[in-house]
Amino acid sequence: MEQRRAESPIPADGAAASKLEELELPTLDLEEESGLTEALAAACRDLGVFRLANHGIPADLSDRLFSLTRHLLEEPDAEKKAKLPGYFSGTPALSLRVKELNWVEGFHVAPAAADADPDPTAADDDIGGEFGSFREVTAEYVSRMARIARKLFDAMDLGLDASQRASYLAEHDGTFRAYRYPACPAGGHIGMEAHTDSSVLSILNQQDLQESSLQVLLRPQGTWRSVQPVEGTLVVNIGDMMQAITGDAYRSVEHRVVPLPDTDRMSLCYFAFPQDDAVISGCGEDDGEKGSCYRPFSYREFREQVQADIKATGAKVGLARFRRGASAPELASAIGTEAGL
Ligand SMILES: O=C(O)CCC(=O)C(=O)O
Ligand SMILES: [Fe+2]
Repeated sequence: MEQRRAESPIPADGAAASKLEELELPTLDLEEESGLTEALAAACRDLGVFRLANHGIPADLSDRLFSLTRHLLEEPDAEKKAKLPGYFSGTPALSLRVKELNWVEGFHVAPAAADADPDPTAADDDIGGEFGSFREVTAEYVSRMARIARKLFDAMDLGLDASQRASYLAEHDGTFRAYRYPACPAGGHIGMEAHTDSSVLSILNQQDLQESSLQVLLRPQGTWRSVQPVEGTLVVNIGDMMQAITGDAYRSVEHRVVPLPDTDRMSLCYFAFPQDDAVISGCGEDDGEKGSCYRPFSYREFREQVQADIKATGAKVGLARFRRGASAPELASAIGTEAGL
């Protein structure tokens, strides 16, 4: 990624990621059949983010994907843009206009693209070959991530019926992104603006570094904490769709990425989504006569609303748009939440 003028000042409270207090996260064991449901309920209700151990992703699969991503991103910008489908730089998603230019580049692998046949128009040279390997390894990684997301979702035991369990988390609709946040010695950039994910669950594999780049906003204190990578574990966070499904019992987590001064940092992110036409009607405690705190909406409707809001205002409004009886001032104050997937 070519260096650019500082266009995106880091918020004052995040100026030095390393100086932020570290967030202590619970570590859940995916193999721990008894007690997983309770542990998930506690972690999701409390922070909405946790570490996952014994997740079954072989270390060499992650290493391979990190290394292929790194090699591909070392290519000159013009080559990456011309030859590598899904490559983006400067924002988390090509399709979304965000308020600030994020200090990040990477690959976006849309649902189904991960296991699609290779693109016949793809470059048939060294880069094309390496990209083919990246796609193959990504397909393997994504299918394992989909299984983890399914296992977690089912273990959550949210009181859903079989059809809701199937449509609220669609194994074939997961999205994958591999990111590189270049070192930013002079400061002045944010790697990814503060946002909540639109997903049901997001599963993050952080490069194992001494310093932390990922930050989570603590509720209700409103203070940022850093999330240190821990070797062999993944970080799972709740997204907006889980918040809607549970009627606010589990809330999506606001987070951001601040680039490191001396070293670049990579991450592999998997986002589990509902089926596009799945109507989220919630299972919140106030379900029943009054209904959930959100009006029923399909994931497609949510996704299109997010994109329309970002296009119109540069910001994601998100769930506030779907909350029953949200007043105009509540909606106005929600406009200001930053863009995210
Ligand atoms: O790279 C990371 O650590 C987080 C990325 C992220 O929050 C996202 O893609 O939504
Ligand atoms: Fe995110």
